[in-house]
Amino acid sequence: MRVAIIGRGPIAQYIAEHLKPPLALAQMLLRPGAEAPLDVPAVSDARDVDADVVADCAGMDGLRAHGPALLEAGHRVFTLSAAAFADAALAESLVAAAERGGGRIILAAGAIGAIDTLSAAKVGGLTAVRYTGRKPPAGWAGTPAERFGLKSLTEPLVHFEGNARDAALAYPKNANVAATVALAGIGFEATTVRLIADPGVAANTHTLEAEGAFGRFSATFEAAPLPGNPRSSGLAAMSLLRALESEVACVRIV
Ligand SMILES: NC(=O)C1=CN([C@@H]2O[C@H](COP(=O)(O)OP(=O)(O)OC[C@H]3O[C@@H](n4cnc5c(N)ncnc54)[C@H](OP(=O)(O)O)[C@@H]3O)[C@@H](O)[C@H]2O)C=CC1
Ligand SMILES: O=C([O-])CC(=O)C(=O)O
Repeated sequence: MRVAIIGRGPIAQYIAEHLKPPLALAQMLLRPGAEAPLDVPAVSDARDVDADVVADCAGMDGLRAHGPALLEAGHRVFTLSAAAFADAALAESLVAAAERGGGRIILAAGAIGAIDTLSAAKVGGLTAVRYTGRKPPAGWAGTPAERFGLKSLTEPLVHFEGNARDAALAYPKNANVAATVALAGIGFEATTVRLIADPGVAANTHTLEAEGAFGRFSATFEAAPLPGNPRSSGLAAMSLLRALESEVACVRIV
């Protein structure tokens, strides 16, 4: 199965390096003029993508730039960019393009677990869902948290408290997990989010709590940051790769 990858950051490189038969890297879809990090054909126009599946590793910007054209052309697009769905106009254009062209958008669970449990619990009805994202200060570089002076923090700082929509729109590279939780569970408005810069942790720590007709659960995941980008957890790349591998598996765990 030929895979086209969007982006050339640490997650894209992880996927490219770990694809194994019958999956094979066919193309990279990059910004115009950007050099591919590997010896593989690069294109900059989604209409030039020729592959069986697309792995989007380029965040909300990449999905905004290329998602509609890929879906309109009938591609199956695997993505980690759940934050894109917090932008109602973008979400609508992605869904409309998929409906017109027969493409499919498949969101990998990303850096958090228990998304399967949350989705199952949604069937019976959820009453409350809370997500807390805690990362070392360096993991929040380039986000609105910077206004608090991340480098001089000596204790944990809650720099965002609100709903999942506001979190995803303000932190599009750091709150994809919040968006995934919202989509799998109780929606963008009702999902409560706290984002914390904590100089006392080394891992990107994701805590999910949910209550509903099923009962309740609380789960915490301590994910090692990906070498090359302290914002992203290695687990996110692994999750995307797992989703691609499940496309060719005879037996699937969903
Ligand atoms: N759901 C989840 O749990 C998680 C989701 N993510 C998402 O995954 C994304 C990728 O992570 P990571 O590799 O660490 O991030 P980086 O920000 O380091 O890499 C992003 C890559 O996307 C490329 N890109 C951006 N816009 C476009 C575009 N329009 N066309 C082509 N390429 C584009 C960039 O290109 P260039 O190098 O040319 O600038 C860069 O190579 C993150 O931005 C985040 O949104 C990350 C972690 C967890
Ligand atoms: O990788 C992580 O730890 C989470 C992340 O960046 C996101 O939710 O966008």
